[in-house]
Amino acid sequence: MPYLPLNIDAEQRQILVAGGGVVAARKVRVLLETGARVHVVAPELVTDLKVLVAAESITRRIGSYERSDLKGHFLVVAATNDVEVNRDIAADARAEGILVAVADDPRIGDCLFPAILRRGKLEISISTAGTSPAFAVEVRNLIAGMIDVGYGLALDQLAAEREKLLTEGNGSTYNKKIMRSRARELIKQLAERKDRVL
Ligand SMILES: C[C@@]1(CC(=O)O)c2cc3[nH]c(cc4nc(cc5[nH]c(cc(n2)[C@H]1CCC(=O)O)[C@@](C)(CC(=O)O)[C@@H]5CCC(=O)O)C(CC(=O)O)=C4CCC(=O)O)c(CCC(=O)O)c3CC(=O)O
Ligand SMILES: NC(=O)C1=CN([C@@H]2O[C@H](COP(=O)(O)OP(=O)(O)OC[C@H]3O[C@@H](n4cnc5c(N)ncnc54)[C@H](O)[C@@H]3O)[C@@H](O)[C@H]2O)C=CC1
Repeated sequence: MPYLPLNIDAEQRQILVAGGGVVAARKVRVLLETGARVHVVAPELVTDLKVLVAAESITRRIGSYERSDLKGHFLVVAATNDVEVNRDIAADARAEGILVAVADDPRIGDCLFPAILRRGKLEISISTAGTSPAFAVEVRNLIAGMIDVGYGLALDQLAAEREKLLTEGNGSTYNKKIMRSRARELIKQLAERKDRVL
């Protein structure tokens, strides 16, 4: 079955990352960008994670994952290099009703990390349902060559226009017509520019 793409507001959410290797570090970086509160449990951390601990950007417990680590967390990322530990984390999280993403086996988790492209508030995420992350990265890079920072700026402009429009009480059919037409107009202008800033 296809995945359900949802954009989660992770700000101030408590998120557990089990594992302290390069994959865990990549997930932590993505999580911190969203304002999530990240706690890492691992016997060993790569330098990037040690730096984040020293800067108090994340908290950590030195040691192997234990079920009690899950307590109070909204999401857990199983990113150890031990297949069985990752499987146990997925099973424990399921039992506790906590969302889980599993770095080495997406199907036993609830969700996965897509390749992301951000241009201001515009967020584009690409997933291959775990079948080829490299393909997701390359598709993201292709889109990155088409959608430059101008799209983020145009979006800010459109958002301001929308906010004003919504206070005018014209009704949703009218608003939809105006907004869709303005969005098309701005996108046409963006596509016709010669000076893109990637
Ligand atoms: C299921 C998922 C789990 C999850 O992490 O949620 C997962 C799993 C696995 N990745 C593996 C390998 C690679 N992962 C990348 C890169 C990224 N992987 C990411 C996501 C995901 N990876 C989720 C699915 C996303 C989807 O739907 O496609 C990205 C997009 C986002 C992120 O990590 O935040 C990030 C790009 C970050 C960016 O550039 O923005 C590269 C490419 C590279 O490094 O250049 C390679 C090598 C090439 C290759 O294998 O394709 C392996 C095999 C390990 C092995 O060989 O042992 C597994 C395990 C398995 O498949 O079993
Ligand atoms: N999702 C993705 O994008 C990718 C996923 N992978 C998978 O991710 C996993 C991790 O990869 P790397 O970070 O490269 O591994 P790594 O070997 O660099 O790091 C593994 C980390 O797990 C920790 N660990 C081991 N046992 C643990 C336990 N019981 N509890 C808590 N922490 C424990 C280690 O101390 C270490 O910090 C691998 O299983 C790999 O197959 C690999 C590449 C990409």
